[in-house]
Amino acid sequence: MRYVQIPVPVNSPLPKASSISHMAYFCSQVLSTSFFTPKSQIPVLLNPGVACIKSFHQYRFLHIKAMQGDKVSTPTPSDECMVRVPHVLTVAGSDSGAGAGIQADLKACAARGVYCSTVITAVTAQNTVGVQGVNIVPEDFVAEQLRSVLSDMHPDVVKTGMLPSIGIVKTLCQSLKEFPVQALVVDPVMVSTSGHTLAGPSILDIFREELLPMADIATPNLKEASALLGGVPLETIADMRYAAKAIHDIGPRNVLVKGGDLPASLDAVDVFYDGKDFYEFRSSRIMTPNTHGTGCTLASSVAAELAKGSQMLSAVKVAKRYIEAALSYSKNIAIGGGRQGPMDHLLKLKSNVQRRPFDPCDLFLYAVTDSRMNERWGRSIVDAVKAALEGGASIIQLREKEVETSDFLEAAKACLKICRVHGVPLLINDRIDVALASDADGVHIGQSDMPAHVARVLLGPDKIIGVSCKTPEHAQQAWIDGADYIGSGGVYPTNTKENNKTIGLDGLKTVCLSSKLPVVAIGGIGISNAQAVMGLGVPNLKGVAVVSALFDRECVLTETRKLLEVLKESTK
Ligand SMILES: Nc1ncnc2c1ncn2[C@@H]1O[C@H](COP(=O)(O)OP(=O)(O)OP(=O)(O)O)[C@@H](O)[C@H]1O
Ligand SMILES: Cc1ncc(CO)c(N)n1
Ligand SMILES: [Mg+2]
Repeated sequence: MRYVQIPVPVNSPLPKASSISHMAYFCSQVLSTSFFTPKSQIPVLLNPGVACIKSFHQYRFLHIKAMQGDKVSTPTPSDECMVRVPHVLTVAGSDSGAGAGIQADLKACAARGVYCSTVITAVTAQNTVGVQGVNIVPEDFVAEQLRSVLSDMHPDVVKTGMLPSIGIVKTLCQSLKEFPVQALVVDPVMVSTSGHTLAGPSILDIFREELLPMADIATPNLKEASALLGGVPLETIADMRYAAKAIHDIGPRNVLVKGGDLPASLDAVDVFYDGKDFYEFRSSRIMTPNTHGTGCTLASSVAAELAKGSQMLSAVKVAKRYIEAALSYSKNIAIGGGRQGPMDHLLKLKSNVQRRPFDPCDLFLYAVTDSRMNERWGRSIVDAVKAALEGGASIIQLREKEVETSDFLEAAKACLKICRVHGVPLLINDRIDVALASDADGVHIGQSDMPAHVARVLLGPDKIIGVSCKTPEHAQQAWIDGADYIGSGGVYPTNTKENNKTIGLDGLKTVCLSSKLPVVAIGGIGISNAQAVMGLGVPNLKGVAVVSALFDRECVLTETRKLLEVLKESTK
């Protein structure tokens, strides 16, 4: 028995085992992997039994059993079908408060889309007040962790943080000679921001003699730069330049002297030196107590960019931008009672998570706008949406076929503001770009628009995706592709959409029964027939979507209210 692995991004739902060809399409189109060649052989190659699913950073692998006796030229799992993920190994100390150290490195790498493995050199008892205790991991066990990771997982970049003993530094240098990596980022951690010693002055010689000369970049803060140079005071940007050059002379290929602690500096200025030129990286100084772990985060972000293949200068540039964004995002978070709080690395994910999750009941009274109707009645999109919301619409879709992109985007942003006030989701018809740019709650797509599984990859796991479906096959595909709901119709004839086949109540019922997804009925529905539609009584039919019945009328507010009453009546 063999296993064939198919990588599928974590954000997308699992395809059903029965749709192997879909998966092959997915691999070839979305991931640009050419595992299945020729494509036409796919159905006979594999026994469609999904054996297990492994998580592996961005991708999980569907392991599909290829049984003996299958008609094969069976493809064996080959390097060609595996997707390599950029990988940073951090060799650092654990911070129980999770603001700095190993925990900051893990979060920074995750936020930057890079896999991070961890070799722990010390366990600290630490919080927002300070460091209460340090327990150093025995040197031979650090060596064992290093061997485990380096011999098997082949990280692209190694980043170092707290290295609390001479023996640990020696072990690390030895391991790196045995298992060379693409780049070494050395953050010469010595003192915590609260003033606690994490690696004493006895470490300086081995840093200077062995570790720093191996480094592609060293990232000391002001105190560490000063210690490495025998205690010279560093108080100005000119001093930082001097330090960057002097540390470069010790051996690292590049030096970034971090100026987070530069006294009396309005901006947060870091000085970079590559042996030839100096560069100043400036960002505004964010007024926040939550700067614990900024150094670890910056060094990890540089390592993450290098692992992705960036040049050193652009890696530092991007890392600095990320630190500024993360600090700005975290400036008001309150964790712990001390003076040095942690920041929130996963800002992007967080902004998605805070969105109210999709509730199928949102589909109850689904209002879909139409620019021609608005024009006819002399209304703006925003006014139309406002009226529908006030009348009780439970979800809004902007379906604007004739509007210019920039006007559409402005309208979407304005509508989103009002929808948020009402706690109602806003979807965009067809235009994934407009949904992304306006940060709308999702999209509704038809059978000939962007394929839903591609839309899912583009929009991420949290946005709502609805798909128009006329048949059980469409509905099945929508499920596989990761849709959140189905729009099914036209239930009745309609003028809103040309050449639209009417599927009738029977067609609607067939689609509903063929899927577990919630369904909203659409097409020619209004006050006179909404009750008949909801009367179908299938549990996943959650509501009706209407265009003309609301927007091709003189008073949108009144029509919406009336329809809401009819719908409420029908569910009694
Ligand atoms: N308040 C701030 N606003 C903007 N950027 C800052 C701020 N504080 C620090 N930084 C930036 O964060 C990065 C880390 O610098 P910093 O000098 O604080 O390192 P560090 O002292 O090693 O950090 P830590 O020991 O807290 O992990 C630098 O790019 C610095 O410019
Ligand atoms: C474990 C650990 N590493 C690094 C730092 C420096 O921020 C810290 N405070 N704790
Ligand atoms: Mg600092």
